[in-house]
Order: sequence, then C-alpha cells, then structure tokens
Amino acid sequence: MAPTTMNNPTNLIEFVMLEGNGVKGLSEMGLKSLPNQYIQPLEERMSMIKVVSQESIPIIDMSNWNDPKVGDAICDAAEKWGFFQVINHGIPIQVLENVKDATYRFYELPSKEKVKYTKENSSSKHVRYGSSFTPEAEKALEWKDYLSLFYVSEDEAMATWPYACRDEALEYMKMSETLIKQLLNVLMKRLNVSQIDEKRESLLMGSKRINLNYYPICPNQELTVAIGRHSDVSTLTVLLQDETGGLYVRAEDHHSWIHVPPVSGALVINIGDALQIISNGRYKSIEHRVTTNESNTRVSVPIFVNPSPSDVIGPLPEVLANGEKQIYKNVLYSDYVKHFFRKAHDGKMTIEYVKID
Ligand SMILES: COc1cc(/C=C/C(=O)SCCNC(=O)CCNC(=O)[C@H](O)C(C)(C)COP(=O)(O)OP(=O)(O)OC[C@H]2O[C@@H](n3cnc4c(N)ncnc43)[C@H](O)[C@@H]2OP(=O)(O)O)ccc1O
Ligand SMILES: O=C(O)CCC(=O)C(=O)O
Ligand SMILES: [Fe+2]
Repeated sequence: MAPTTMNNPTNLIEFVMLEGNGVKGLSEMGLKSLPNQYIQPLEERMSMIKVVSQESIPIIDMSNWNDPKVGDAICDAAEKWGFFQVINHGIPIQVLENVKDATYRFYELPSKEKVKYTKENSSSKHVRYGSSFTPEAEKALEWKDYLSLFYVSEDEAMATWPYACRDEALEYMKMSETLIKQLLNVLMKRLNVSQIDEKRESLLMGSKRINLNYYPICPNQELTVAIGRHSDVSTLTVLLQDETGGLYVRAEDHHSWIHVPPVSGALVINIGDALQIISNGRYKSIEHRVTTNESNTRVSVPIFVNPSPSDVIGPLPEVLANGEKQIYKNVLYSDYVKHFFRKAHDGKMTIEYVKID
C-alpha cells in the first residue's frame, strides 16, 4: 500500500488495527512524515525544555533486601518518587534477555498470525494484541503496539498465549514472584501490616498481567508520543526496559519530567493507583510517559501486579488506625480497571474516580 493512503483515517485503522500490521507495519513502509492521526496536541508533546537532568530516581541494591536500610530506601522511594530501579534483584539476566528476544519474535510474525490475537479475533479474552491504548476514545493515536497477557494459570497460559513468546513470558513472570513478595512485604511493614495473609495477598497480588510493548522507529519524534501521560492502575509494576531509553516520570514540581535511564540488568519498579488507594495516599502512583525514537525500535515488558478483579480496594484499617482521614472510597477493582480502559490516557485523572471530596 502507498504511504500516502495512510492519511485516510479508514485506510489507516484498517491497516494498523483490523489487518494487524500495527504501527510496526506503518513504520516499515518508510513513511517520510507522521500520519495526521498520530499528531498530538501541542500540550501533549514532549519538549526537552521540560526535562530536568539534575534529578534521578533512586537505584536500590536488593542483595540484602532484609536489611532495614534497604527496606527504608524502598519505602522512602515509594513515598517520594513512586518510581525506583532495582539491581541484584535475583532474576537471572538471561531470563530478561530471553523475554526481550521473545518480544521481537512475536512482533516479527506475519500480520496474518498476529491478527489472530486482536480484540475482534482472539479466542481468549486473556490474550490481546493491539495498537495505541484506547483508539476509540483517543484524540490522537499513540505510536505503540502491545500484546497483553492476563495470567490465570500455567495450564491456561500454555494453551492460549502465543507460542512465539509464551515460555519466556511465563518464565519471567515466575522468576519475578520472589522479588514482588519482597517488595510488598517491605512496603506493608511501613503501613503497620506485619503479615500478608491470604486475603491481603489477593488484595496486593491477586492477579497479574504481562504486556509486551513494541515502539517502532518513528518518522517525527517531536509530534507524537509512544505512551501518553498516565499512571498505572496496578498495585505495583515491574518493568523491563531495553537500552534505548524514553521513559519519563513526573518530577515533584508537577511540571517537569525526569528521564529513567536504562541501567544494564536493572528493573524499574513503580507504584500503581491500587497501592496509592490502599495506603491512603502514602505511596505515590506517579504519572509517566514514553517518547518515540527516530533511530531505534524500543521494547519494554511490564508485569502489572494487581488486586484480584473481584476484590474491593480501599485504604487499609491499619493505615487509618491513627485517626488519619480516609481520602479514597472503597471500589470494586474490576470497576476501577474498566474506568481506566474506557478513556484515553489522562495523566493522574483515573484516581479522581474514587477520591472523597
Ligand atoms: C494497553 O496499553 C496500556 C496498558 C496499561 C495498563 C496498565 C495497567 O495497570 S494494566 C492492569 C490492569 N488490571 C488487570 O489486569 C486486572 C485484571 N483485569 C481483568 O481481568 C479484566 O480486564 C476486568 C477488570 C475483570 C474486566 O473484565 P470484563 O468485565 O470481562 O471486561 P474486559 O472486556 O476484560 O475489559 C473491560 C474494558 O477494558 C478494556 N481492556 C481490558 N483489558 C485491556 C487491555 N489489556 N488493553 C486494553 N484494553 C483492555 C476492554 O476493552 C474493555 O473495554 P470495552 O470498551 O470493550 O468495554 C498502561 C498503559 C498502556 O498504554
Ligand atoms: O515502556 C515503558 O517504559 C513504560 C510502559 C508503561 O508505562 C506501561 O506499559 O504502562
Ligand atoms: Fe505505565
């Protein structure tokens, strides 16, 4: 298809979404300029003027995670930044390399294979391949393809996840379990929750979703975004990024942005809205965004650690025990997630849905 036909919205949606070519397919057409549908309003574009280079999120060595100093560093970072990187986290580097390779393997499949996993075609509602975030609700599309895999059980994943990336995604998920439990244990201790019983385990990590994100080379980096401003709706997110860079988190001044530099072997951890709600605002789910790149393809692999969809989430009694005012209502987690997915990315607005006025 000729690159110029991509300025017709119907042709573009058909090619990218319905035929399963994704933005990867667009990028590989060798477009000289960005199709209009991807041009973001001025206020949503990323300007380097807004980036502060003097600040950076903490890098925490997890070798002695039981050491109170490490625990303090994790909790302080969760309160102040909502984002930190961990090194010596116990997940073998090879497992991380394998899942990045598997991401490329999936996206390199012909579109007729990938299209089998779109919302319209997927035989499982737990497996979804798509492009942008919520195209029906967005003013401008995002320069991103994703494969989203909701974990129910090993058997179900073996039967339904795409073969090209199934084993590697499962291995990464399995190997991250210990790290996730260590982080949640430490974070709960500061909230006076001494032990994570079965009910609390469901609330904190009752469901998991792994996304394989693919951000192809983009013809006009400054006009669009790879992912717009948002906060995750998870309890916490464990994010593997490659060496390209492009992830920015909101600085404390609420205006500027801080780059999260790729650190070899590290994982990025961020607090999601569910934990901000559960902790009554003590731990912060920080707005973040991803820029596109004119020279390199980028991949990232977040594991979203979530409450179970059927859990009611709200500030924990231990947090309110000292008479602290409750600032968030109780909400069924699946209602919260549906609210998130039905609108375009809008920064920190999702949590307003449950704020007590
Ligand atoms: C994709 O780009 C993204 C994604 C993100 C994600 C950030 C996160 O924090 S993901 C964590 C999400 N939470 C969970 O995974 C909890 C488990 N959720 C579920 O099991 C279900 O979705 C449910 C909450 C129980 C709702 O189930 P159900 O009532 O059966 O409805 P669904 O059809 O599953 O979904 C409702 C609504 O949401 C849309 N949706 C669901 N999953 C996804 C997905 N992975 N990607 C995109 N959209 C999704 C779905 O289309 C439905 O909308 P309709 O309009 O069809 O009603 C961060 C940044 C990104 O760029
Ligand atoms: O690609 C990244 O670095 C971040 C991805 C992200 O924010 C998300 O998938 O929610
Ligand atoms: Fe995110």
